[in-house]
Amino acid sequence: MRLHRNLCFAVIDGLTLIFNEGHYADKVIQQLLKRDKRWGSRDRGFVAETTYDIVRWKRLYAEIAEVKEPFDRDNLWRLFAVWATLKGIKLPDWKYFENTPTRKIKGRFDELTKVRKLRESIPDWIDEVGLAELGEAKWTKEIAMQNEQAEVILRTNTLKTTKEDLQNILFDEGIETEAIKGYDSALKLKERANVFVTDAFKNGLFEVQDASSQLVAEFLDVKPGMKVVDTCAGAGGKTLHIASLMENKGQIIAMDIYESKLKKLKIRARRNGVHNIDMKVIESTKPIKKLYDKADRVLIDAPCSGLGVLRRNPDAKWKLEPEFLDRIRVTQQEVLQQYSRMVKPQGKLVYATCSVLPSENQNQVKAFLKSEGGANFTLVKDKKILAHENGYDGFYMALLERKA
Ligand SMILES: C[S@@+](CC[C@H](N)C(=O)[O-])C[C@H]1O[C@@H](n2cnc3c(N)ncnc32)[C@H](O)[C@@H]1O
Repeated sequence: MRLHRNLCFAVIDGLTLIFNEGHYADKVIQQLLKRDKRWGSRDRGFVAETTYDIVRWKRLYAEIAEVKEPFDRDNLWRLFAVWATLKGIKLPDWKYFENTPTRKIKGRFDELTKVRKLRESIPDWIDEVGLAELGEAKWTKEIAMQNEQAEVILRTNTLKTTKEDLQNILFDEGIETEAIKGYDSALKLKERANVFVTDAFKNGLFEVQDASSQLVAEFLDVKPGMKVVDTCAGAGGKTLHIASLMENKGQIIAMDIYESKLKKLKIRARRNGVHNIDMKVIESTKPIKKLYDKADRVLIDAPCSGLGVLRRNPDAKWKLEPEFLDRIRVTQQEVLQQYSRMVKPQGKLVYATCSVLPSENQNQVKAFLKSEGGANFTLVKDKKILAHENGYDGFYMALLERKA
């Protein structure tokens, strides 16, 4: 591979914003990719993937390069040189790479990667939490998998097409996909591509959604005509899936504490041809209380650490803090206690997270079932998904049923 100066500059500029100014990596990359209209898909892929790679491996590369935060531009070029050296890419004779100690880099890599938290490039505290909660064997495999690049998975919008038709339509647009056994609506891209520019996407034939995430709406066991509340709907990845499964019949109430997220859902719902969603911003307990005992189904796709989706959000490793994890566990129990009250007798509730930590998952459900608020519920089933076991994102989902 030959390195191109303007693409490498874009990566360094992106890293400055992400590491030194606290910007989100996905937003920065979106902006970077608009920089030069002449860039082809390879160029864009290089900028996006290299930036993500260096974000993902920040701790390891910084230890190898012997640089400390806040990184100045020279430091960022040193991280870049480590990335290129370890990838076996020949460094051009630019001034930024003068005196790069190629052999030393490889030697330090061999030495440092004997230690898990350095090899997997994670903060000490995340390594400690993962180890305490999952145990040595599982955590070691899981965190390694969480550092792999995630595949691109699509969810067919069955309101508009079938999986087989979508596969053919995408093929005609130059994108090859394959079905995934056990995931009814999922298609996996054979090669990475920007699917958002396709007509199929613009016409609402699919959404990008990880395979594990696609299991959540199915777990909720919805039927056309039901009244379903999606309490933490965000931009509505799962709301749209629920609407597909309900064949646009019945009522979905999508809630979130952020109006900005629900606005995105509105745009997506229009593209998807979904007509049965009412959106409500949670500004007080009023909209919740109004729905007490009324819903056939309630989904709580709870806010969480995101420790099951680091493959997609590698910068979360550096943004997460132990105090946030403590706070979010409290919120998780609160939303379970409060939102479960919307389930009607014999109705069902799914509690889900994109975390792999039992303290955010099964332990929350256990605590709920033991509490007064949970006394009316029974656990029907739950699913603990580890990325290293199934190849897709780490997730948890529990299906609870309300007795009379
Ligand atoms: C895991 S994300 C939801 C993802 C979304 N369901 C999807 O499938 O795309 C969790 C959401 O919960 C929202 N949230 C956080 N605290 C909340 C609360 N107390 N009540 C309702 N929503 C909350 C966040 O704004 C965020 O959008």
